[in-house]
Amino acid sequence: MRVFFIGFGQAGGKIVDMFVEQDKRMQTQSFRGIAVNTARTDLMGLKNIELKDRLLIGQTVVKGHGVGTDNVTGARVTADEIDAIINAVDSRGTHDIDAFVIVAGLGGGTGSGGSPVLARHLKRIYREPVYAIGILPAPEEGRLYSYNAARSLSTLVNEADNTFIFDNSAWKNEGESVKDAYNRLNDEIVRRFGVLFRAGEVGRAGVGEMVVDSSEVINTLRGGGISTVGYAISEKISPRTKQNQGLLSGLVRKKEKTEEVLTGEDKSAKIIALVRRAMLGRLTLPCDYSTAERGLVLLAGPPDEMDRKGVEKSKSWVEENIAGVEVRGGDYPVQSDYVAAVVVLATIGNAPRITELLEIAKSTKEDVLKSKEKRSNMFDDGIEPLFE
Ligand SMILES: Nc1nc2c(ncn2[C@@H]2O[C@H](COP(=O)(O)OP(=O)(O)OP(=O)(O)O)[C@@H](O)[C@H]2O)c(=O)[nH]1
Repeated sequence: MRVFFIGFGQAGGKIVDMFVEQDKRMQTQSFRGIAVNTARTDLMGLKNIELKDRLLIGQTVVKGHGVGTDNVTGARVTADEIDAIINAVDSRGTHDIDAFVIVAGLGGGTGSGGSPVLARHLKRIYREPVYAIGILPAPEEGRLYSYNAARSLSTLVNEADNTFIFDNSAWKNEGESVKDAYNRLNDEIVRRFGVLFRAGEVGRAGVGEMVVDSSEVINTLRGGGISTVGYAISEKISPRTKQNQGLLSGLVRKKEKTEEVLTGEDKSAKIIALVRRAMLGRLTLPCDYSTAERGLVLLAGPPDEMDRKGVEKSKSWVEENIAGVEVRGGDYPVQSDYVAAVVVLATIGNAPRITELLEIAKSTKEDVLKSKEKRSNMFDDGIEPLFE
């Protein structure tokens, strides 16, 4: 599908910059992206989004220095300058896109406050669906970040057509700080969502067995709420297998003839195993997958590795394991030396991390109110101030 990415804040900008880089590298022209931020230096650090597509907002309020983890200010400056943001989107071109995707870290100020505001306006103006990829802060970042994320997320789910969550804390390694892990985590995000959002685009040539269309993705996400994504890749496809698939000269093929040839059954079993690994492995938001209302199974890889029966059986397996009965899917061919499987579990009903985040937010709010009540002021009584 053709996706218009908007990177909001520092995390969002960096990740969209990577989507744009991936698109350039793969020469697919599926993705375009702009970056919006209140901090000038964050925008200057981007490498692939064109300079004219980097928009600095809130200059009169924060002078290009960022909103400093204050998401109420982030929301306010976004609302104040929404026309400039929409102009930047329009001038990048929207006539051929299938969806908008807003990417932001939800624990900070700019992306956290701005994303729900932007989602509301995009939905009001355009017919295309508006999705979000929201990144949850790790608890070690502090309660303010969790509080911001909870407030942003509970607003965002009502504004966006569907919100994908990536939980930083579930993805960082033991003993590693979140900051040190950012590059690796961003790479994980771009790989997964790259396969998902490119669905139906590369395969238009019709080479794959069951070429998926962008409508499969859109229909899966129609229920709204929160979604999570699983991903797995096969082992590298060996040159020997390629030779058997006729990709090398007849001479070599003859020599290798007696060696392993994958039967339909083998291919099918490999696909099913890959899809199981994707769904049962680490999800972008770890959760109880059995509560998902809808599912999408996508396979991307060399056409010869695809197998209709394998995809069908995988879909049935996902269907048996989730709450709903709607599971879509298919494959699309890409030039690659491995097969990638993506499983989208859409509109999930239970994720412990979200519950935990909301609890932290509630107790933070209560503590803030209590500390306001308790706060004593040496100058409360008696002397009149010079002026009010
Ligand atoms: N995965 C990932 N998460 C990030 C990255 N940078 C920041 N984050 C997360 O996103 C949250 C918000 O950080 P930023 O994106 O820097 O914040 P911002 O939207 O620019 O807002 P302000 O800096 O407050 O104006 C952080 O608390 C982290 O949890 C990144 O490169 N990758």
